[in-house]
Amino acid sequence: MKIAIIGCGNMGMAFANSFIQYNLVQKEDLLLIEKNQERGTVLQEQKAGVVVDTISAKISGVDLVILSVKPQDYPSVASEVAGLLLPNQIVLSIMAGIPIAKLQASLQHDLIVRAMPNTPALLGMGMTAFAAASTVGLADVRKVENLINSTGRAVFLEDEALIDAVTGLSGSGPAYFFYLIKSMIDAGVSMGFDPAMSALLVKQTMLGSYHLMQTSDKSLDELIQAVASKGGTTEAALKTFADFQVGEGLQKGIFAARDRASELAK
Ligand SMILES: NC(=O)C1=CN([C@@H]2O[C@H](COP(=O)(O)OP(=O)(O)OC[C@H]3O[C@@H](n4cnc5c(N)ncnc54)[C@H](OP(=O)(O)O)[C@@H]3O)[C@@H](O)[C@H]2O)C=CC1
Ligand SMILES: O=C(O)[C@@H]1CCC=N1
Repeated sequence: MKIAIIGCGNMGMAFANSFIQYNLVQKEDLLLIEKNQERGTVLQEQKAGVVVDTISAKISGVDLVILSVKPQDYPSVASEVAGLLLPNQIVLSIMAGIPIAKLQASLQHDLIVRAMPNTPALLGMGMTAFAAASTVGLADVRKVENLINSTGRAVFLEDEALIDAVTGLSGSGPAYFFYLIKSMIDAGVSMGFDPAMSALLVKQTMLGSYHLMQTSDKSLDELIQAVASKGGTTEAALKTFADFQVGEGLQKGIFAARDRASELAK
């Protein structure tokens, strides 16, 4: 398979590296189009693929074109890509917000798949949801799914409208997790631990809790109850979280991310 990636930043390269790692593409068949000179030089030094700095007719020779620039950069990319695509090429967009219909119109191209991954894809532990234009055949959907599976787990969505919600939940989700961990570490430092000790206490707690959650028969509410002794310390924390509406605040943040994805489509 031959693949071109337009925009080789965090996510573009997370995808590229996974494809290479699983031998889904050979480096000589991987066209990396990166406008940023500094980044392009690094990719060249790493021999990450065939690195170029401009979109050219070379993309007409690949099976799949991945769009991984920021949504704000897409209009200029679209004007350069439109006209270069052949009808049987697949375009996979991982850009937040931009719907399939808009991609089809701006690229004058039918075969579009839209996906929303997240940064653990860098480790092959990503979570991606994707949807496809009705014109994309099952064989092509499977091809894309096999590629995404090299970056972690993939789920196919019949309803493309849910991709913005995926963006708010799992696309941006790693940042919420890191935010939570950072807040806990900061609390430890405020209570007198040095940052390294606080980080150890928090990170090991989160790691152990994740595995407990995944292996336990208990529901999340039951797992919370198992920590919160009646009249004890956890109860005091949970009451404070409720008073400050921490859960509601988190949910409002997720809805804001979803809504921002819809705005990026405009
Ligand atoms: N980061 C994340 O967690 C996730 C991101 N996404 C989506 O992935 C996309 C990329 O995000 P991310 O990897 O974080 O962004 P990055 O900024 O790391 O990567 C985008 C790269 O594309 C380059 N670029 C801009 N215009 C062009 C062009 N015309 N031709 C070639 N390269 C170009 C940028 O250069 P320069 O920096 O100079 O502008 C940059 O190096 C976004 O659309 C985002 O919505 C989806 C899921 C998760
Ligand atoms: O913040 C963003 O816009 C992108 C999309 C999901 C994660 N990062």
